[in-house]
Amino acid sequence: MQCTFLLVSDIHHNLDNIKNLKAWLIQKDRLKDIDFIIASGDLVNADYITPLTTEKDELEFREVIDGLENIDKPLYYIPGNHDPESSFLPSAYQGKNENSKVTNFHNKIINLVPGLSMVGFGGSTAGVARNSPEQIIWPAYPRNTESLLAEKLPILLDKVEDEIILVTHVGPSKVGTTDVDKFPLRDPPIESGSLTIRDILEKSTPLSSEDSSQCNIMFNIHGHSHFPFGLSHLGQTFVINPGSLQEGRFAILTLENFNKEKLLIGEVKDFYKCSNRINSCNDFAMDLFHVLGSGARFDKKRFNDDISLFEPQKQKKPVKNVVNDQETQASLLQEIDFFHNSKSAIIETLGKKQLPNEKLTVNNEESDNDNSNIDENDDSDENENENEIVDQDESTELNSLNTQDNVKKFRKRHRIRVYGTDIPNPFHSFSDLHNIYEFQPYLCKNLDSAGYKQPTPIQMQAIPIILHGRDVMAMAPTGSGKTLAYILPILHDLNSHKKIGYRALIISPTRELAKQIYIEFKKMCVGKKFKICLLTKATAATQAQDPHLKQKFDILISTPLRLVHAISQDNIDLKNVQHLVLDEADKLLELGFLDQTDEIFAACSNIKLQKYLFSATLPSGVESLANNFMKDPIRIVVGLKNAATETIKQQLIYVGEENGKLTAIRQMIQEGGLKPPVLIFVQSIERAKELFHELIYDGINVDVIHAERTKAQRDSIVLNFRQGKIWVLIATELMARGIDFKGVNLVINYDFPQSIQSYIHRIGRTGRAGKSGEAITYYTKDDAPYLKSIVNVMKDSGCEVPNWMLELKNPSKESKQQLRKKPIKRKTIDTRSNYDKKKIKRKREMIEASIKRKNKKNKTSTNNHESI
Ligand SMILES: Nc1ncnc2c1ncn2[C@@H]1O[C@H](COP(=O)(O)OP(=O)(O)OP(=O)(O)O)[C@@H](O)[C@H]1O
Repeated sequence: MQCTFLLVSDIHHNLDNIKNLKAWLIQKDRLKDIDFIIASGDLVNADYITPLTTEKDELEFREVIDGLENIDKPLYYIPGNHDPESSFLPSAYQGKNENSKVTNFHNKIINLVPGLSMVGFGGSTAGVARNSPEQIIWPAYPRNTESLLAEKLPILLDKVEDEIILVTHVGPSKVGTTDVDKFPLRDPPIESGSLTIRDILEKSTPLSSEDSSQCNIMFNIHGHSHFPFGLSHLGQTFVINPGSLQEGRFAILTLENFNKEKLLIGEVKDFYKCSNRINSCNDFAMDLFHVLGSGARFDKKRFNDDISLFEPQKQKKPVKNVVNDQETQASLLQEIDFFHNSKSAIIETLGKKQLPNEKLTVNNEESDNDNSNIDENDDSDENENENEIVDQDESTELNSLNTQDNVKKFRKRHRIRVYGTDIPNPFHSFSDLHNIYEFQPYLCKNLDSAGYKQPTPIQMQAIPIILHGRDVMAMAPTGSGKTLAYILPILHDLNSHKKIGYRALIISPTRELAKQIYIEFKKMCVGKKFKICLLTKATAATQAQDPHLKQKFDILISTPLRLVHAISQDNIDLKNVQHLVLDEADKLLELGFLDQTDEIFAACSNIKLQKYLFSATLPSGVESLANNFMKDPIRIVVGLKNAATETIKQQLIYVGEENGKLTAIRQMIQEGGLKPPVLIFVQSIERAKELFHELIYDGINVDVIHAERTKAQRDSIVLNFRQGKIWVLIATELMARGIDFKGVNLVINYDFPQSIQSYIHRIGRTGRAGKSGEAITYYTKDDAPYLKSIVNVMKDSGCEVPNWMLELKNPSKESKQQLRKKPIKRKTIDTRSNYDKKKIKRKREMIEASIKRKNKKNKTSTNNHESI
C-alpha cells in the first residue's frame, strides 16, 4: 500500500510555518499528491509553560488546527505536551471542511485504507496524562511516557495485521524530553526515550522476528525544532524496516544511518542551547533527505529556491521599527514571490510614500457636480458658492488664509466644500497647528515620525472645526486620512492624561477597524501618557472587576455591541465624554446598528459633548437623521459627494453565468495579471468559504476572512495580509470599510455589491493615500439591471466608460432597496469535476468501511473473550 502524507510536529504556534508550507506545496504542485496530514503535537505555545489552559492557548491551538485544515486534507492529530488541555477533544474541530476532518488518535489504531494502519501515541508524561480521555493518572516519574508507550505498544501492535505507521510524540534522546526539561539533572538519568522504545520494539514485537520484513513502522518523535517549516526531522522519523527502502515506500531510516553524536546532542544542558540544536537540525534535515531519497543526492544549486524556504534565519530578522518592518516585508515578499514579479507594485511602493494631497489637488479645473445620477445620494441644492474659477497660479497667497477670498480659493483648490454657519478657516500646513493652534511639540514630532508631511484636505478643514468646539459631519474619499482628522484635535483638546475617566469615545462598526484606530491613536500619543482602551471582552471584564480602572483611561475605542453590553453591565462610565466619533457613521446609523448607537448617545450625558460623523459615504437620509442629534453641525464634503477615489482604475467585466467568474480569475492567474496583494469580495460567508476552497488549488497563497472566523484568526489574517504573507484575501463585507491595507493592488468584486456605498468602500481598500489601485467588478446577467449605479460612480470618478453603459437605465429606487436588503441568489461556487468529487467520496467510503469492519472484528473478539 502506498500513500503520501505530511507530518507536522512541534510548530509551537508558528502559523506562518503552515502558510509557507502550504504555499510551498502549491508552488511545487505537490498538494494534490498528499493523502493526509499527521500533526504530531506541540502545535501551540513556544514559551514552554505547561499546563496550557488559557483562552489564548485554546485560540492558538484552534488557529493552527484551522490552518492545517485549510490545506484541506484529512488531518490526524496526536496531542503534544505543549498543547492545551482541551486539545484532546477532536469533536470540537471536526467537520469544518468537507474533506479535512480532524481525527484524534492517541493510543488508538486507525485504519487509513485497507492494508495500512496508523498507531498514535501522544506526547510525554504530563501531556498525555492531561490529554488522555482515559483519565489515567500516570505516575509522574520515573514511569514516563516512553516507558509506558513501550509497555502499551506491543499490545497495540499485536492487534494490527496491516502495515503500520506509528506516530508518537515522545522524547528523542536517551533521556526523555519533557521529563528532562523538568528534571534535567536527575541522577541517575532514566533509561527511556526512543532508544528504549526501539529496544523494546525489537525485543517484544513482531519487528524482531522475520515477519517484520513486510512491515513499515515509523516513529515520529518530537525534538524541539522548528525547521524546516516546523516539519518533523532530527531523527524524529525512524522506520525500523530497512527492507522497505528498496521498495521505495515511505520514510525509512534507522538510527544507524545517523550521526548519533548529532542526534543525541551530548550533554543534557545542550537541550537549552537552541541555536546548536537548529544547526544540528539543518545537518540532520539534509542527512534525512539523503536517506529518504534512497541515496538520491540533493542538488543544492538546482533547488536553491527550495533551500531558501527552509532557511530559518530569514524569518528571524529583528523587526526594530517601521522601516525595518518594511524591509522584512519586502524580503518576505520576495521570498514568496510565486509570480516572479518581485518588482511588483507592493515591493516598489514599500519604499516611497506619496502624499495624498499631491494627487488630490492636481486638478484645479475639476467640475464640482455631484453625482446626481445616483438618486439615493441626490443633493442638488449643494453647489452654492462654488462657481468661481480658481486662478491657476495660486502660489503664496493661499499660504496666508487671512481673507475670505483666499480661503474660498484655498477650499476650491483642495475641493473642500463646507455647509453651515460660522465656519472656521482651514489650515495650510502641519506647522500651522503649532503656530496657530499651539499644538504640543509631541504631536508635531509624531506627525513627522509617521511621515505625514502635509495635511490632506479633510484634515485641513475638519481639524479647525473640531478645535473650535463644533459638531462635524465629514464626507471624504476612502483612504484620504479621515482618521487623523479627528485624532489630532481630540488629543490636542484632551491635553494630558487625567484620572477622571473616558473623555473621548470612538465607535467603529468592526473590531478590525477599532483596532486600527487604536493603533493610529497610539502612534500619535508617543511621548504622552494618555491611556487608551480598546474595548474587548477581556478589557471590559477587567474594568468590571476593578471600579478604579474606570477612572484610569482617557480614550475609549469600541464596536457598538461590545460597548452597549458594557454599559448595560454598568462597567463603563461615559458621563465625562466630550468627544464622540462615529467612524463609518452611515453604517452605524443603519437599522442594524441604530438602536445600539442610540443607547451609546444616551450614555454620553456630558453637556459639552461634541459629535463627529466621518465616512466616505453619507447618503442624504443619514444626514437628515444626524441633524436630529447634532448641534448646529458643519458639513464638510471633500471631492464629489459619495464618490469613489479617483486614483482607482475601475472596470466592469461581464462574465455571463456564475461560473464565468472563476474562469475569469483563473485566466488572470495564468496570464500573471493577478498582482498581489489582492482583495476579493463576495456577498456571504458561505460563498467566501466556497471560493476559498476553489482558489486554494490555483497556486496562489489565499486566505479567507469573515465573521465566523475566531478573533485570533481574524487578527492574524489581517496582520499577514498587511505583511504580504497572504497574497489573495477573500472577504465579506466585514472588510469593506475603513481597513487600511496600504499596498492592495487590486480589489475584485467577485459578487456585485449590494449598494453604491458598499461598492465605494470595497474598492476603497485600494488606491489609498494617493496611491494608484485597480478595481474589477464581475457582473452576470442577474446583476445587469443594477449596472448603471456603478457606471455612474465610475463616470463621476473620471473612469472611461463605454457609451452603451452610459445609456443604460438607472435602476428604480425600489429595486435598489430590495437589493440592499437581500443579495441576488447565486449558484454555489464549485468547479470540481464530478470525477474528483466521486473520487473523494469513494475514498471516504473505503476508509469508513474499513473502520467498520475493524470495529466489528474487535467487537466479535471482545464478545468471545467475555463469553469465555
Ligand atoms: N497627512 C497625511 N499624509 C500622508 N499620509 C496620510 C496622512 N493622513 C493619513 N495618511 C495615511 O493615509 C492612509 C488612509 O488614511 P485613513 O485610514 O484615515 O483613511 P480614511 O479616509 O479613513 O479611509 P476609509 O474611508 O477607507 O476609512 C493611512 O495609511 C494613513 O496613514
